[in-house]
Amino acid sequence: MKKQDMNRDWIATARTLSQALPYLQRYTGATVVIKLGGHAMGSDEAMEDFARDVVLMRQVGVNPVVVHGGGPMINAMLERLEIKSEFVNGKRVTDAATVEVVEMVLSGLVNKHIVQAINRQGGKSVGLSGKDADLMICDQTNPDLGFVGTPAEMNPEFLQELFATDTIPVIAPLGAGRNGETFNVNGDTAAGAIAAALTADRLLLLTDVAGVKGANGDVMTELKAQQIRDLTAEGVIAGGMIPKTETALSAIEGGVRAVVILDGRAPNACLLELFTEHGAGSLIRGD
Ligand SMILES: Nc1ncnc2c1ncn2[C@@H]1O[C@H](COP(=O)(O)OP(=O)(O)O)[C@@H](O)[C@H]1O
Ligand SMILES: CC(=O)N[C@@H](CCC(=O)OP(=O)(O)O)C(=O)O
Repeated sequence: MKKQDMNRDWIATARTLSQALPYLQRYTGATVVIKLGGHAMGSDEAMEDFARDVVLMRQVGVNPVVVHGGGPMINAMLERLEIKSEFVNGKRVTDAATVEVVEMVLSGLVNKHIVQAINRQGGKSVGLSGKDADLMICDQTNPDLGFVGTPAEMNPEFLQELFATDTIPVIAPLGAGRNGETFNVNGDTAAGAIAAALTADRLLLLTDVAGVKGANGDVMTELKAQQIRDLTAEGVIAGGMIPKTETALSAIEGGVRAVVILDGRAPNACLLELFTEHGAGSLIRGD
């Protein structure tokens, strides 16, 4: 590269930082819950980029909380162990053998992978599940689904204590049962419950599509609650998008300021959403 072009690059970098100032100021002290779906976890490089974004958020005074999924990783392990698995309305039917595998994969492999990626970027991250410090006590969702839980009691104070020491919590979506059971919780549901308990400023649901698509197939940049209800009734919002939009609505009702559904595979997806005018994905706010 010519010296003149190199100078131009550095000038562009400095300008980008300068333009980000109002956004950085807006989010100082804000709590941002980020749900990283199993389908949004790509290559090691993509994980490194995600981790760098999270560390940057912490560096500029945001309190980031990562809640992750890992459905495809659970499927792979269940297949290796020759355990059959099925989903009903987006939730895995979870028997005693399955919940053991879910906990091993989510709290072990997936959780530690994310924690290590964040720490390698200079963050201070700890891995938890809903069982740690009774972060998420659950009731059984429906006996037909087995050990699937619905969050009932949360411990946001524990997360606030971690924020005070600049610690980045990474949470696996498992819940503690009141009688010592382990509950498998849908990752979106867990992220929504944690965001509501913290009355978070933003809940970012990172997935493998650019946002919520309307009837014409285009991504809708902003969605109202009623539009979500209509699109779901029309079957335009379907499959894995249903738990996300349902989570968005209940999180807003629970006091979260805004929810964004966006493509976690896009480079710097979280930074683009929080710190630029451009924004990303579909924004859902109260009516
Ligand atoms: N209206 C819609 N807009 C966008 N995606 C939709 C819509 N309806 C259904 N989907 C599906 O929802 C999927 C996202 O859910 P899911 O695969 O469960 O994500 P994750 O693993 O990230 O939690 C998309 O890949 C898409 O196939
Ligand atoms: C009850 C239930 O379905 N739990 C999910 C938990 C993982 C998850 O939600 O993973 P994604 O975010 O990658 O889909 C499961 O067993 O697959």
